[in-house]
Amino acid sequence: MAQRRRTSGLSLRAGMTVGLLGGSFDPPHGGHVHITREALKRFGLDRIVWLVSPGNPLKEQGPAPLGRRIAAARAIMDHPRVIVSDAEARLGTRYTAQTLEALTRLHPGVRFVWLMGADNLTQFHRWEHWRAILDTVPVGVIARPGERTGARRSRTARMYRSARIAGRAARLLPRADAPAWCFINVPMADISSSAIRARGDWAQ
Ligand SMILES: Nc1ncnc2c1ncn2[C@@H]1O[C@H](COP(=O)(O)OP(=O)(O)OP(=O)(O)O)[C@@H](O)[C@H]1O
Ligand SMILES: O=C(O)c1ccc[n+]([C@@H]2O[C@H](COP(=O)([O-])O)[C@@H](O)[C@H]2O)c1
Repeated sequence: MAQRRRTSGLSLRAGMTVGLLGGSFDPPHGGHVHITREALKRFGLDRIVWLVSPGNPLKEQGPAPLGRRIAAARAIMDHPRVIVSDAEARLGTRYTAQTLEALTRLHPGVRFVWLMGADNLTQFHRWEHWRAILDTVPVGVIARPGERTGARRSRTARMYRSARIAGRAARLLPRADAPAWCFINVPMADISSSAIRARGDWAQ
């Protein structure tokens, strides 16, 4: 029987520079909006896609239903160059390495950049096939309160020291060959989904 061909649901043109901000968005908040606006400007990206994850492979407790998180994300992130997407659910991928393999295959010629907050750089070496991720796409890291030292000392930052692009040259990142990564210092927003959940403002 012929296998159904999966699509990402994303409409992207070859040559575009596209940031991918993966997250649980459980719930989405002003910190996500803030880093998205900063990343659009600082990395000079044509688009940013919010990849709303079916579930973070490192988190034990499942998030709120995907449809609810997507609807909340669309309500908070209203920008003509930002797309809120369920691509991982469509593609059936959970791990970032798998997602990137599928997206780069389905969208040849698109210059993807993986985006993440500094907290994720600190533990990046625990991700599945983390070195393959760094060898596939450039990575943009955005400052997050309390994470500067951990990120700077992280295994990834140390091992990939020579692949680092200075923050003042951030606009070069999307067209750099992997491995390449860049840490940008931005005005920081001390907001997290876990703090919002702890206040009971996003009941499951
Ligand atoms: N305030 C923030 N500043 C910088 N980066 C952030 C901020 N909030 C979220 N991010 C980044 O956005 C991405 C998606 O974050 P996520 O959806 O996990 O939200 P979170 O607030 O980190 O959630 P939780 O508190 O449950 O861990 C991650 O790369 C994370 O580092
Ligand atoms: O691939 C992995 O091993 C992996 C481990 C931890 C997190 N991630 C991805 O990192 C993004 C941020 O995750 P989270 O849960 O902190 O919002 C999201 O896209 C996850 O799928 C990916």
